[in-house]
Amino acid sequence: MRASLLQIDVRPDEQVADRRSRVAALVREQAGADLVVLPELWPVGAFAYQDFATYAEPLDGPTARELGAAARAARVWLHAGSIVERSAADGPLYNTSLLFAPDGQLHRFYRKIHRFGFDQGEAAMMAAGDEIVTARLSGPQTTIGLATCYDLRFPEQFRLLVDAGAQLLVICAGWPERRGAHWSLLARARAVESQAYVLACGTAGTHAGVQQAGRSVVVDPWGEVLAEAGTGEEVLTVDLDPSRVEKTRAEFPALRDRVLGLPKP
Ligand SMILES: NC(=O)CCC(=O)C(=O)O
Repeated sequence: MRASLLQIDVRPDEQVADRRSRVAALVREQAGADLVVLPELWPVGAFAYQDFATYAEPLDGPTARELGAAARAARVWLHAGSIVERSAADGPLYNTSLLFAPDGQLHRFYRKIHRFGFDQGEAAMMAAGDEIVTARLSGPQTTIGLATCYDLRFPEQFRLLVDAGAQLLVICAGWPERRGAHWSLLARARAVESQAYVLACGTAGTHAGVQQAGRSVVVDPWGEVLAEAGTGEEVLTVDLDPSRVEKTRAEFPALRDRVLGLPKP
């Protein structure tokens, strides 16, 4: 299975519509991959709070239309990162990630559960999602579990994803450079404890005065880093073997030894 993580530079001097077209073209260039992943809130910028309301869009808005078409053109599963979703005319905003099937149809969406900002920024402006989301990918025959940025700090969410069958944990993010060491460490921790692949895709550049860490990373179920991006815009392509997840879980059955917090039989 081939995955490509597109670490997008969210440049403040680029119009949202221009970035959308540029990113859609980049997705179309990934034909041959099975799964393409984009970062969190790349159309507007994860820290550009002042622009959230202006660029909020529904699930069938401009980002979904343009990126769905790109997924169809490239015939890839596309985790299109997240958008600022406005669910209804006067409804709340959500930080919502979109998963498109290779036919370009929206297959699943995930509303970020843990909002960042400690009662400010995203945490004040957006409503929280409350559903764990997984999706079975035809073709690679594997199940992905979705999470967004700050979610990475909450291992209980990843336990629930594992219990729901996730073998690849796909995390879109806009993670600041200031806490870059946490990003790398937590991505590996989530892979080791979940005995799953982690595909964590962040943004590059600086927007709203917040320098982004970049360093998108793919970690295998044993915790080895298979590929890691630098800090600039980059396409990180990696070949994975999804069958390694069940092999790792069978050979070192730590998940089987769980005692606390197990799902009810
Ligand atoms: N956009 C985010 O969720 C940022 C998270 C973050 O900066 C952190 O967890 O640290």
